[in-house]
Amino acid sequence: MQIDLLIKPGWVITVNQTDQVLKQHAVAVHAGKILAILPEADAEATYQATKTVVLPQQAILPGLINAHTHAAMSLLKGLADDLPLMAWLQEHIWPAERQWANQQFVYEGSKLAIAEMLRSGTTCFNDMYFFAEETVKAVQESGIRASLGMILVDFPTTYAADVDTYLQRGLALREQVKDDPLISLCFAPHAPYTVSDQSLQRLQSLAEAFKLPIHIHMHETAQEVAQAVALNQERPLARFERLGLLNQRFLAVHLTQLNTSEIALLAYKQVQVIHCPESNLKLASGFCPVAQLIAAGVNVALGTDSNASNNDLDLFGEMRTAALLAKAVDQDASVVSAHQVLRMATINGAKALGLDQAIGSIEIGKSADLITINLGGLEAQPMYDPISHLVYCTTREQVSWVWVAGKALLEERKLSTLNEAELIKSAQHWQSLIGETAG
Ligand SMILES: CSC[C@H]1O[C@@H](n2cnc3c(O)ncnc32)[C@H](O)[C@@H]1O
Ligand SMILES: [Zn+2]
Repeated sequence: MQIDLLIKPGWVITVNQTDQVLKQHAVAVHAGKILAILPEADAEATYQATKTVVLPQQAILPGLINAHTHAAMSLLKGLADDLPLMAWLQEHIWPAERQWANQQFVYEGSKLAIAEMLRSGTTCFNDMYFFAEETVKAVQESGIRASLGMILVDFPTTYAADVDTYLQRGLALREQVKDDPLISLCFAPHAPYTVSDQSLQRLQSLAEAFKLPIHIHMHETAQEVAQAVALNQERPLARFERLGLLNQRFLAVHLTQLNTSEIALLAYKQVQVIHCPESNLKLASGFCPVAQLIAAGVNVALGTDSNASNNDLDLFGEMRTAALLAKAVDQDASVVSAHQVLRMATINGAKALGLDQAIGSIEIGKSADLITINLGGLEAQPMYDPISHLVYCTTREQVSWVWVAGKALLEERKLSTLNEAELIKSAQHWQSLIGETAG
């Protein structure tokens, strides 16, 4: 049988239900999908491939899923460091966005971010930012997969003057991407402190009608929760429960402030939790109780947040930080294993986005969103458990090949759809503009 692609790695890290790791197996890809995972000898006997990629020193795994970011903010990387969330946001980031975040900024910033993500093994990202129609263009040119936010805040920005306009622009985005199999959508109200009950209720009925997820920053800091209690005598999660927003299609990002009854509520409502450990550490926001959430049966996925609060879009780094931080927070080395963290960055991200039938693991019939990691170097020797290595000892420079829906977007570390030199030039252009006014 003639097929498009046959990949012969040293290890297949399936991230299936039993976390199976296969040796001397090949992955057969046809029409963008995983057709078979079978012993190499059987693959050779069965398939005639248009392209064969032989990688005996490499592991293949499902593409990583960045479940929370603001791609275009890559152009603000390093603009304001060493600050807590509210000073960072209100005194630096929002003023910069008011001045600079236009269509061109979002298009070029998103492309820069996508290039970094692809080179770090990310094949799908969940975004929340202004002018998402420009992110669409960057996504489509690059070939990556994305879930894009239809954003909402209760104040005017350069993107929209009022709530009606935010919603209209969101619905226009829906029209723009309706035929694109690689783009899905979320409603993306920014945070409990920037969106009113009335707006949330409008979003809730739209999300229900279109069966789309709602993606929001939530309980990011102790100050956010204390302020809500001082103003309304209600914690944000309780408010969202009262409004009927908590369910399986609700994606709560951060959640560094949770008591035991809130953890039980999240489990009961099957809310999706997106953990962004490096952003939480850098902004000193607090610690998400990941081990308790997992123990309660909550699905926890992983996000980088933006390059302006991280300051990279590297899920390999994020996996390592997530595993180490959880152990430190609980003072228990046994919590949040490498296997659990790899699931957070793959299948759990897919579940959070409602895409787990299509992506998140190497299984027959799923989309061929695949990455390979070079484990042949000195730093990777010896290797008793490849999954341990992927979390505790791999850096993004080891990412070698990346495919999305069977299309090679990174070949031996070279981007095939994006021009690196152009991206560097564009980033430096923005740096000279933004840096001049930032002083
Ligand atoms: C409405 S577009 C997204 C909006 O979110 C801002 N942002 C980026 N990171 C964070 C964060 O960690 N907490 C809260 N808000 C954040 C971004 O600058 C945009 O204004
Ligand atoms: Zn964020």
